[in-house]
Amino acid sequence: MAVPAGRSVVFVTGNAKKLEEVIQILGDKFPYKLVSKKIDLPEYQGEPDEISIQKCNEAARQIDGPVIVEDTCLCFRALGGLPGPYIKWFLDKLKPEGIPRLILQKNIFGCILLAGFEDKSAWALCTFAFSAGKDQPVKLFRGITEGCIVEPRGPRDFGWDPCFQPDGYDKTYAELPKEVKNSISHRYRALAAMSEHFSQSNGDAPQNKKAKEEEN
Ligand SMILES: O=P(O)(O)OP(=O)(O)OP(=O)(O)OC[C@H]1O[C@@H](n2cnc3c(O)ncnc32)[C@H](O)[C@@H]1O
Ligand SMILES: [Mg+2]
Repeated sequence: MAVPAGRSVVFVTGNAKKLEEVIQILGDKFPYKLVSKKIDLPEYQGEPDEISIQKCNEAARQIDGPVIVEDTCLCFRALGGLPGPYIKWFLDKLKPEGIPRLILQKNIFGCILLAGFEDKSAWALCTFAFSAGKDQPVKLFRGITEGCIVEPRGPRDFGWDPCFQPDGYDKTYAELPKEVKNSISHRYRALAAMSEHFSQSNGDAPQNKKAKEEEN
């Protein structure tokens, strides 16, 4: 599933911070020209894969050409993976301060887990979805980073970053330097999978086969 040589791919997102990270992470590693288009696609319901497929199909329909979309989930283990894809609405209403309240209770000793919840671990899941155009199959690329939910720390400029502390670090995503977040994040991992796929399929494209043969 390759993009015709010389074609650009449209990354459809309404989120400027996502776009910023995607550009920083990809650098010049992506074999196609990435063009961004700001459209607020519908927030679908369902499992993360289904949501990404629906989102990508809608983007491909609107753009009528090769598109990439991305959907991000924040999944609490104690809540069976919720809020997951619905984190946007939780964040919108509760703000970063309210996110840990879903499983953590504050008392005079600090923070304790709410009765009935076993852990404060969580994972961030990023799914990139690619379609070569309207009515074309959708290919998914996923990235997961494990961590835990903490009281918000650090700048508030990107979503739930202040409440998520990745495993192996004593800082939240928000406190970590951008380069560090971008080298371990859910988004980084999903983009690595996508870049690898496109580098390979690009390598198999007929126009590159000859060059490869000449190299050997
Ligand atoms: O137009 P799209 O690409 O859908 O952008 P969105 O902001 O609607 O994004 P999602 O539907 O994927 O919802 C994910 C929510 O999580 C937030 N988010 C996404 N990536 C994040 C990250 O790396 N760190 C913190 N918050 C993030 C984002 O701001 C949303 O509130
Ligand atoms: Mg969205």
